Amino acid sequence: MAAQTAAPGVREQEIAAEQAHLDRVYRRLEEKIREAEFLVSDAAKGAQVGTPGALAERDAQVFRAGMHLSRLNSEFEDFLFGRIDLLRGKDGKKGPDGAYTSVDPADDAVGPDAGADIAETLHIGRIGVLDTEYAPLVIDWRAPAAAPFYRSTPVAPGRVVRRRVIRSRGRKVLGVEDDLLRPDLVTGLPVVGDGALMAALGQARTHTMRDIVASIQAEQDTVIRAPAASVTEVTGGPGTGKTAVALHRAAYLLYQDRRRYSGGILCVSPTPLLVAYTEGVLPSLGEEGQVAIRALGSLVDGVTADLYDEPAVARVKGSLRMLKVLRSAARGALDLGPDRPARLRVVAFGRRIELDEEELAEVRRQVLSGTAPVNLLRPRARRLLLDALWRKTGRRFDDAELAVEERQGFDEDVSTESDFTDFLDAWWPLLEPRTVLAALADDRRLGRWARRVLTPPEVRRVARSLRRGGVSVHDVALLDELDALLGAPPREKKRELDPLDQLTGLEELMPERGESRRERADRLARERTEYAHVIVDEAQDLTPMQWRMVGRRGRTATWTVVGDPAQSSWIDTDEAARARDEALGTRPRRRFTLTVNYRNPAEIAEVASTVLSLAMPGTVSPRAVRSTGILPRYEVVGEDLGAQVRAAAAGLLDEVDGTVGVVVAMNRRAQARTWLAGLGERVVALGSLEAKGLEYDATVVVSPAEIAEESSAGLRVLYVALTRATQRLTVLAGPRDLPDHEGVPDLLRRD
Ligand SMILES: Nc1ncnc2c1ncn2[C@@H]1O[C@H](COP(=O)(O)OP(=O)(O)OP(=O)(O)O)[C@@H](O)[C@H]1O
Repeated sequence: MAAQTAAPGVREQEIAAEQAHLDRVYRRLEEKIREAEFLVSDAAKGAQVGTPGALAERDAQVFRAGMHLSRLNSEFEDFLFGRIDLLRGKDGKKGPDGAYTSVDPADDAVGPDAGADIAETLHIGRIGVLDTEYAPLVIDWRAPAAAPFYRSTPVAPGRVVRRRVIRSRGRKVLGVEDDLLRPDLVTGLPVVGDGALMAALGQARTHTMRDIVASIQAEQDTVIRAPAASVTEVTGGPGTGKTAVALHRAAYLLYQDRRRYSGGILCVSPTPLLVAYTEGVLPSLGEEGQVAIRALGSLVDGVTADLYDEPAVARVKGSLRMLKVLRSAARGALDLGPDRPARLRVVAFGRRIELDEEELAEVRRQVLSGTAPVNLLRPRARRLLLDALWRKTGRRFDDAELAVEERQGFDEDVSTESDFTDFLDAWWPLLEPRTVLAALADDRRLGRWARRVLTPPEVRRVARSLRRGGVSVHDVALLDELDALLGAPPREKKRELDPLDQLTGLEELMPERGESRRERADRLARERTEYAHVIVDEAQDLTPMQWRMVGRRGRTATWTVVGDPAQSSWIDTDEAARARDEALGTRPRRRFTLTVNYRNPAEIAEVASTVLSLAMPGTVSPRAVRSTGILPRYEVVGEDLGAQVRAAAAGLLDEVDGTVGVVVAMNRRAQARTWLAGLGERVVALGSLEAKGLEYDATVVVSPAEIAEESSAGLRVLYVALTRATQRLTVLAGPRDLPDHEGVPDLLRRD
């Protein structure tokens, strides 16, 4: 892109000009904070008086002011980060943000001698700010007027002559970086270059992800602003910004239609580590509260999965075959109780009436002939039992009215008898998902429920995994399926939630509730079972059973699904694709591909692409956007693997300012933690499956062959492991790696 070196002193002048603008913005923000505080306290004074209409209006006003205050008070880093200088547009219409709406320049915007005037200058920031005359001081990055900041290119500049990225900290402007999109014009605009994107990419990483709002690239912007309707599917290799784009899209959707998305946005992540890593991005964009970021293992209320199943078990638990097993289990579990009654005896019309085992079995068959959830069939069970008992009385009435009356009396008498109610509780107990799942831990029982579905070795493995205590990530999808199969037992009805109550901003006004912003967001997320929009990150990893679980949370939602098939750790990708189709339904889909790798330097991307060609032959690697000149380092492991890993990690900690990730095969996780003990917080040990989505300044990948051999998706998991570093990579080769004389493992050699 065209950039020119500015004359001496110009850079300082330009920074000073931006500083003056930023000062103006902060003065205006302070005024607005004072206005909003006044509004809130004024409204609070009149809290108890007024007609219902006036009260509703006041609530809305307080809500708006509260939301505003919350945003204004947010500590934004780089509050103002962009500027575009534009030609006059085709028409003179202005949008609600005070900016001209025309995308194309007016026919006469450029004179015959290529001279042109700048008709409009827009500053882009995290939220929009108008001056007292309603002219835009800052345009919200999500507003239509901000789109050209991200979209314009020298080939299709539209009205943009110069795009500027402004770097600031707190209230101080530190630097500017310009792209001249119309170098052919004579406008007198100076151009200053600091390399803002490259500076951002080279920055040391911490354990939390940063937003990319100042440097969103055109192909990413198209996805972020794609219309919300239906399903947006995004694929792209490692480091192409899929996670970043998905989160910015959540913020964009809220900006576009806050009312609609007050129904909640759910963002599903594969691991708690990735949740922790990405959690800060939305607050930094001024959004939180309506977006629940949850790990697949935490989607079911009250359950947190902290175990991973071995691949053979995961493969069974994730497959749709489990659905059949769970259907049998949900019904079979009615007989789990220790005192399952063999007969029902009641007294009616002065004599004893009884249903024996066979008759009861027949009633049970009839009840279960419906497809309704088992717990919800209990009233039907009660009714059919009464029918069967009534038949046993042998009573017949010619008079229909009398018959009805007699029968009603009978039902009332019998169904309130403790013999009957105790029987019903034992014979049709209310079942909890956890009880039923625990019942699968018994080999014989599971064998019965899984007949002709699982093989005997599969039954043994699954049952064993359920006996070890604790819940695995894959168990969570089973629990959710059981919840749907069993149906929630009737609960006390929750207080109807006021929709205004669910919107961010009000909490600042209601401190007496004693609930922090985070606690409130968590509570709302728990109370919600369905969402208005569902974002699935690392979608390639969802098992069919997990797709069903996620699908239930977005039955009427619109979706954003991001992933990379080449990074899939799931084996039966066809079955998963079918389950995904079912979850997403027949809604039309818009597909996008991201092509540029912003994470890995070319030297590391090159090694990863060798593995990619083995893992998914024919797949194109994303193009690495930068190069560091530092090649990956290879070492052959000697006697003491632990000491060598520790030394490699310690060496990297000296070389980088930020984080170091040590990736090992899953069965070495615990071991690896002990190797790294005492090296400090900048370094973490990760099982291969936990590395998903994360990034570090430097990584140590321990024995590629061990990782690749973990499962039949192992090569793809290795590809993930090799693409985590932003600066340096060290690979340790064990005996299984068959290293060459330079220590390069067999799998990483480009022959
Ligand atoms: N436009 C951008 N400007 C600055 N940084 C960017 C940009 N796009 C992506 N990045 C950075 O690149 C890194 C990779 O982004 P992200 O994690 O979203 O990629 P991904 O496609 O989800 O990767 P993976 O498939 O490996 O999980 C992050 O550090 C992100 O901040």
